[in-house]
Amino acid sequence: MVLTSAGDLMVIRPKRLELPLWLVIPGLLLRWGWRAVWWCLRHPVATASTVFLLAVYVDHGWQGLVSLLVGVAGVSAVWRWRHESSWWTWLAGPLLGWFRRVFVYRRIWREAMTLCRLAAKYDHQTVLPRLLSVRSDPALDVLTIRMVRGQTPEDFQRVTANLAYAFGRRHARVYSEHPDDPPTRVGRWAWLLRLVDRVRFRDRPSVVYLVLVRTDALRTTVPPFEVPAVPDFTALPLARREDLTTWRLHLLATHVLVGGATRRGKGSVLWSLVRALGGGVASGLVRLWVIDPKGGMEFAMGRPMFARFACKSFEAMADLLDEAVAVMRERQARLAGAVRVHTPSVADPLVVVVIDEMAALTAYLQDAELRKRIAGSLGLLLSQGAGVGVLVVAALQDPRKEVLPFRDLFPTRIALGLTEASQVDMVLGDGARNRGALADQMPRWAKGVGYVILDGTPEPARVRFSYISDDEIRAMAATYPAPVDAADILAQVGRETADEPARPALPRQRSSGPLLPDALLNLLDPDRNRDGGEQA
Ligand SMILES: Nc1ncnc2c1ncn2[C@@H]1O[C@H](COP(=O)(O)OP(=O)(O)OP(=O)(O)O)[C@@H](O)[C@H]1O
Repeated sequence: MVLTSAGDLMVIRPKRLELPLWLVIPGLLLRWGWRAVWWCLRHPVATASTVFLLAVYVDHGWQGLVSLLVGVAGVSAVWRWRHESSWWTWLAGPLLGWFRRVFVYRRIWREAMTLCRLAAKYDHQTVLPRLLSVRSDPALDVLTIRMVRGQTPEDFQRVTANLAYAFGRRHARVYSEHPDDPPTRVGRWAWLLRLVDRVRFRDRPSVVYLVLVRTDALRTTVPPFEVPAVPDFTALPLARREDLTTWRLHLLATHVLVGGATRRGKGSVLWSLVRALGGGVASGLVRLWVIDPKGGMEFAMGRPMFARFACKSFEAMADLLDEAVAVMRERQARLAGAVRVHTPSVADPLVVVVIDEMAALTAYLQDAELRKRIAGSLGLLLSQGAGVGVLVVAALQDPRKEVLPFRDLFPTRIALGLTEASQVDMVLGDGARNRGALADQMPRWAKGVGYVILDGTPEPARVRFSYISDDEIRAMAATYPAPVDAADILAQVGRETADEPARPALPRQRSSGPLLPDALLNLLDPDRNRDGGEQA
């Protein structure tokens, strides 16, 4: 130990142990060798590929390597041409993911985690979340991250935007569970693939998934989807998702609320829905009852598709809603005891009441009597209509409770661009903005882009609705008009209701005594026990 004096300070430096050179060099070689072996064990695919390429080079020289590469590229091109989705899943996705993990994310991982406040201190050491794997597809990178002990997915969700920008992206989302559903397996090897899926999609509470949007698939306008001849009410194609798949709306037995500031594309959501229902409108499986308080500006063009249409008089709009309630009541009386959820058929079609700018009916209407009447019918439809196939799909700009008192009665919500951060949670539900639905930060180009909550996951997904041009609407109205008797659904209201079933009388016991406690009865009637009191 060496002691030196620096002014008043005493500096104590331990004496350094000096090893001879003949011991240092083999020691270093041993250490590096062990590290190389450990790396090979941890990366068996990369090791095996390198060994294989070396073997080809040793046996066949450069020509062998080039022929091999050309062969692999050819097979890959044919694979992509014949079946692009499996090519992405099994070849391009893992390769690109590996490449981006090594050359993009690992390079700046420590810096990004520290600056996004996700690094923790333990035992005088910095502990970082661990990047386990990266999977890429044409649009997204999905990073699987092991959290530091003591962290929760909310810690990551709070800094979602910071993470996106830290990795040079505009959009990111954090999922606490695997962001994809396990695929449906069919065929001979389905049992084996299902077993593999059970491992791949197992619940991993110590892991979060960070999805970074590499190529924003929603930047370009989405063309209209094919109109299904028979609409599947549990999966209506309305929008494109960030991973280029189609977002499908589950409409059966639900009401839908679309919130969005002015000129953000609420019309495209409603028209995408009308289009998806087109086949059903023409075949009589669906009846569209449309209310357009803007005097027909939005919907008049599609008039032939609508069984009922009210756009000028608020009286007529209130009548339309009252009639929807009458249809609902008739169905309730007829179906009670037979089924619990109505199944649409041509005889008993699905009635979809589409309301553009709902606030005009619930808040801005000056006639207080009429407003009350409308509120009464809407409340009834929203609380009881879904199960009997009378659904409400409504759009509005301002989601405050004063404007729309029955906001909570809409099970399905869609948020397009909004003006204030607080409105996001009002439309999508508490905490949605924290979980990544930044609907108040939508850029100007993002018309028809919105956030939806997917079935089964609390995290919102970003989608862009198809854009239906005026020409497209005219063509649709000509191709899928409602049947001539479409407005006649109310004729059904006179149908007989089921008879009351005969019930056996319940054997009733004679009342054995008063229902109030004795102490209270005595207080009320002090003479109570005087003559007929307890028998000895
Ligand atoms: N899905 C979309 N894709 C591309 N552009 C769109 C989309 N939806 C709307 N737009 C564009 O945005 C403009 C406004 O759309 P739209 O009228 O549907 O908005 P809105 O929210 O219904 O407006 P308002 O509040 O006036 O009812 C349209 O003229 C159209 O050019």
